[in-house]
Amino acid sequence: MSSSNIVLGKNQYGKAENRVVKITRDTDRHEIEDLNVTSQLRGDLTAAHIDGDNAHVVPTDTQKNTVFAFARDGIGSPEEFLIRLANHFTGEFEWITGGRWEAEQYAWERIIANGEEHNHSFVRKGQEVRNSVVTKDGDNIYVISGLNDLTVLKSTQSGFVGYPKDKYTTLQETTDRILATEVSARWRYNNEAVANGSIDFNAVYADVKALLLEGFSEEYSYALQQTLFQMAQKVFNAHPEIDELRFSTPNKHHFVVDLTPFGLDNPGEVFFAADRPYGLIEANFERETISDPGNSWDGIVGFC
Ligand SMILES: O=c1[nH]c(=O)c2[nH]c(=O)[nH]c2[nH]1
Repeated sequence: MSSSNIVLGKNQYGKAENRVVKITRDTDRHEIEDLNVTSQLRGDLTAAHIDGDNAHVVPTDTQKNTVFAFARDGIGSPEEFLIRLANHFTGEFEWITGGRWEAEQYAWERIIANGEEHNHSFVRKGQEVRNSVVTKDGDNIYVISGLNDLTVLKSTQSGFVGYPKDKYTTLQETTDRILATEVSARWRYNNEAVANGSIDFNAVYADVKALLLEGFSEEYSYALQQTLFQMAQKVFNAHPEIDELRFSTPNKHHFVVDLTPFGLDNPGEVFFAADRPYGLIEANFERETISDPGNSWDGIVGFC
């Protein structure tokens, strides 16, 4: 049975992937901020979908222009920039009751020329990509920050033993292996801390990244699963303003190559770095008591 009565479900719209580069050039020593910003609005948009009435449709083109115009005042941090956009659109247009604003940030560092940091020449930093999602729903505002592609490896102090074995098990236990992964992590800030404006997002970002790296490297790893918990513990201990932390981490296997056909030994020095298949280890951690996440995780894919 089909019905001709169709009602509009969840919807949002806007301009995706506005690539905005801001150069601050008050002095000869320029600063660069490089973002990929997506703006999407939510609200009373039924007439637009059902009747073709665009009276409530703030054009995606206007959303794009607003992103670039706001960059004129500086970006500061992706989170602050997105919060500004969220407050602007919901304040300017009464039927826009919320939305979702997302950014990736690409890091640059100064080129070293003749032993000195250059004033206005930069080279892209190759480590991770920073990201943030701000969701506004009425008066509630949620901030999730994170990073992708933080590739890390420890060449010892990792093992994997004690797992169940059946007739399909061929994996040998080891107490000394390479552990390598590409960390994707997202953390959600406590709603109250977001609302009272007390968070220095850039400082917390730098510290969380440093703590994740410390957590990965410091202790012996019994499994990537346990290492994720050690990384999470570091972050939660240092940052009361963070309520939740999610990980998605491929276990990038490194297999010891058999060199005996060539009359050579291989005491854990030559490895085949397999790109697939890979273990995929995902885990979410949160405090026992957390602020309401609302719908803030919607649309954040790649985590469990
Ligand atoms: O750290 C690991 N976790 C696993 O779940 C797993 N499974 C596997 O085959 N090797 C590993 N390593």
